[in-house]
Amino acid sequence: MNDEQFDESGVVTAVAGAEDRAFEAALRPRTLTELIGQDRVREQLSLVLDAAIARGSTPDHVLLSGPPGLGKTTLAMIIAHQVAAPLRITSGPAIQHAGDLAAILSGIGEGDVLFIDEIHRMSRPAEELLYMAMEDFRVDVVVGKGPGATAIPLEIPPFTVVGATTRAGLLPGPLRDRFGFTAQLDFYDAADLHRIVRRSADLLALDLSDAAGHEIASRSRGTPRIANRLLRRVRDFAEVRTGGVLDEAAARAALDLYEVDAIGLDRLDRAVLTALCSSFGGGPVGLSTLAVAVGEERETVEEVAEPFLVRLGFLARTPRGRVATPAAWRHLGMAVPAGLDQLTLGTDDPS
Ligand SMILES: Nc1ncnc2c1ncn2[C@@H]1O[C@H](COP(=O)(O)OP(=O)(O)OP(=O)(O)O)[C@@H](O)[C@H]1O
Repeated sequence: MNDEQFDESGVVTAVAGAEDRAFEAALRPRTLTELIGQDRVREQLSLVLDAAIARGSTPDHVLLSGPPGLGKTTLAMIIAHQVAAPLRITSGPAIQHAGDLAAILSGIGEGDVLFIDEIHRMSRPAEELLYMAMEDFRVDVVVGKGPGATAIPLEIPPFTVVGATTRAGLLPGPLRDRFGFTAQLDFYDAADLHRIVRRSADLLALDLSDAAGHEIASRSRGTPRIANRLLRRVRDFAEVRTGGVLDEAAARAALDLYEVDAIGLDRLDRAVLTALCSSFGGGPVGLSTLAVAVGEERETVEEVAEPFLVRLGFLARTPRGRVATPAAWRHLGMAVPAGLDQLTLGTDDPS
């Protein structure tokens, strides 16, 4: 996720490194037509927006969920662009008190799109205020404490909330229910990622061979942000080592240098699998223990590494903890323990 800076009203601007920012801004699709992949989400969202535009009303609130880097921020920007409305950006961790949200809501104009990244990390009181605002376009702001407290009504013009979360399951039901349209973004397949890499290379006027584009796409963990980042590393490598030639050999050498393996696993992915197999005999092991073993936050392992490992069929979340599958052992080049092939891994349980 990007680093963020907050102004005094809690509105944030995402600020990754300066190079990152310039790069992402240049490559971000601006309309649904420019967006590659996620066909179903694109079609559904396009209907929601076109219908709202035809009626002359603000679009329904939209909830976007999925792992980092799949395009949630991009979609929020596209929504604002398509309905020609100003976009205001904030984030759950910046809204720790109901008053933080009230300050933001008091500055909302008619038709504005309010993007709340990591919406599952807002405080409970702020969540309650938000769902009232989403439903009634009006909230009561409580001023003061105890018997002297008074509620001041705040009318808010119709606006659209776009919430983004890596964990839709963490949102309380009443808040989730206020979103008229919910989209679950999925990892991109290699063909779509290849198109994204090709588009980025064209925008940057890079002479990238098709095979190099394919190599980058297949090592991008199904994630456009990673595809663009790897493209940047391959470009660096080509500029310094190959006299600017961006072919398959350059892509392979650059990606090997940056320790991205042939199927896109990065250092954290491999650390999780290695700890699971080498230190815990393949599991089951609890998420917190696994996180300590790889020296990472529990949330990072759960939200960044695990979804892709589960998607590849390398890791299973079972009621008793995380378990490495036979495919994980094989990928690490380790012998699959006897009997594991027959093991029933049980049901998905993220606890
Ligand atoms: N469908 C797509 N087509 C082309 N480029 C894309 C697409 N989706 C995302 N990108 C590119 O990937 C980068 C990351 O996208 P974005 O910031 O929207 O991800 P995100 O899901 O909001 O991530 P986070 O959860 O970390 O905020 C952007 O720079 C954008 O250019």
